[in-house]
Order: sequence, then structure tokens, then C-alpha cells
Amino acid sequence: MKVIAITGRSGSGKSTVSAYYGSLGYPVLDADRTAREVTRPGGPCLAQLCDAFGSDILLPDGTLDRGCLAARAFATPEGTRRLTDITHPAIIRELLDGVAAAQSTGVPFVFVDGAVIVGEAFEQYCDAIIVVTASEREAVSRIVLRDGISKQAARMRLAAQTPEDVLRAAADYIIANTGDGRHLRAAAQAVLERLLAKETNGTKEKT
Ligand SMILES: CC(C)(COP(=O)(O)OP(=O)(O)OC[C@H]1O[C@@H](n2cnc3c(N)ncnc32)[C@H](O)[C@@H]1O)[C@@H](O)C(=O)NCCC(=O)NCCS
Ligand SMILES: Nc1ncnc2c1ncn2[C@@H]1O[C@H](COP(=O)(O)OP(=O)(O)OP(=O)(O)O)[C@@H](O)[C@H]1O
Repeated sequence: MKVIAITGRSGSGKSTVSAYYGSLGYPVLDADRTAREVTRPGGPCLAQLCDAFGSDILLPDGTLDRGCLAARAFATPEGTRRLTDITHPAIIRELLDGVAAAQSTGVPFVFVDGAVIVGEAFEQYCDAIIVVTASEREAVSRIVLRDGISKQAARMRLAAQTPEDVLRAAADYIIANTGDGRHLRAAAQAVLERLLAKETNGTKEKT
């Protein structure tokens, strides 16, 4: 069984691609949801995060104040590194449990939807990387529509993310989400067919 990462910048459409593969019956693991699990009260990361960023990153009910942690961790590259170093070992353990569970069902692929995979430790567990791309303009308008934030806030979010050329350089497959939803599904289906063909004939291909 192959582990296939689906990554991309915010608003690129990776969750839409993941949902499409899920609708076809393939298992999809969501790294963002896993991150929420490992940072829940009683989870493996919350105490370490408090040690690193201050115990006032907790809300009065003991849950993580995500906005507060984001403001502190993303303020500097060192803070962002610290956040990743604390959370990713636990995220990876959970994801690998999910991979093992999928493997026992005999499917050819498990997909992992995650924004922070390229250049990080989980990349070594991936047999292939799908990068979903969209222009800045498209990503901004989709984020504005989905999250109800301003264009400026959407642009700031994108500015803090891994540049698209870095993601493209790591990609085995690129899905350019430049049209409507039907176009996106067709592009995702084409990549799936290439993955299945590669499984059948064992050839290595690169986009
Ligand atoms: C700091 C947290 C609580 C902020 O949560 P919040 O809901 O406010 O924002 P969200 O998760 O949507 O992230 C905001 C943006 O930051 C980026 N980001 C998140 N974590 C990281 C990271 N470790 N390194 C670089 N960028 C990151 C995301 O791509 C996203 O675009 C959260 O991002 C987190 O727990 N991050 C660490 C775990 C992680 O790496 N998650 C990404 C999935 S692997
Ligand atoms: N081709 C498209 N046409 C119109 N809307 C789209 C298209 N692709 C995605 N969307 C919409 O744009 C929004 C962003 O897509 P999606 O949530 O899949 O992106 P994402 O890469 O997972 O973003 P994030 O990392 O911010 O969660 C969603 O509301 C989705 O329904």
C-alpha cells in the first residue's frame, strides 16, 4: 500500500481533492484533525506547548486557545520550528497508526491531507506527493468566500505559507485547480489513474 500526500497552500483545494478520493472509497487521513487531537486537553502535546509558549495559551476551560498559540508560534521562524518539533512527532505517530489500519483493509492507497508535509518529517513516509495549486487570486477569493475573512487577511495567511515553487519542486503530481469543481474532479481523477497505472506497471513517473 502506498501513502500519498495531498498538500498545497491554503485555498488551493486540497480538502476538496481529499473529499473526492474519500467519496471513491479511499481512506483519507486529515493531518489538521490529527493536530487537533494531539493538542486536546490530556493529549500528548498540550503540556509541552504550555512550557514552550506560556500557560496562558490555554482558555479558562483548559482547551487550547488556537489563535493565541498561532500568534506566538508564528511570530518568529524559531517559534514556528518549536511548534512543529513539539506537535509533529505525535501527529506522525497518529497518522502512522491510521496508515497501519488502512493497510489491514487491503486498499492500494491511503491519502494524507496536510498543509505542512513538504520539508517536514512526515515527508519520508510518503510514497508520492500530490500538490494542489491555484493562483493567488483564486486562492484569496475561495478563502474569502469559505471563511468570511477579508481579502487582506487571506493574503496575509498565504504570505506566511510555504511558497508554491517549493511545493512544486517536491511534487510527484500537480493538480492545477484553475477551473470549476468539475475540472478539479477530472484533474484529481486523472492523477488517480496515473497512480493506479503506476501500481499496475511499476513505472516511476514525475509530473
Ligand atoms: C498553531 C495552531 C493551533 C493554530 O491553529 P489555527 O486553527 O489558528 O490555524 P490553522 O491550523 O488553520 O493554521 C494556520 C496556518 O498556519 C499553517 N501552519 C500550521 N501549523 C504549521 C506549522 N507547524 N508550520 C508552518 N505552518 C503551519 C497552516 O498551513 C495554516 O495555513 C495549529 O496550526 C497547530 O496546531 N499547528 C501545529 C500542528 C501542525 O503542523 N498542523 C498542520 C497540519 S500537519
Ligand atoms: N475549482 C473550484 N471552484 C470553486 N470553488 C472551489 C474550487 N476548489 C475549491 N473550491 C472551494 O474553495 C474553498 C477552498 O478549498 P479547500 O477547502 O479544498 O482548500 P484547502 O486547500 O483545503 O484550504 P485550507 O488549507 O485553507 O483548508 C472551499 O470552500 C472549496 O469548496
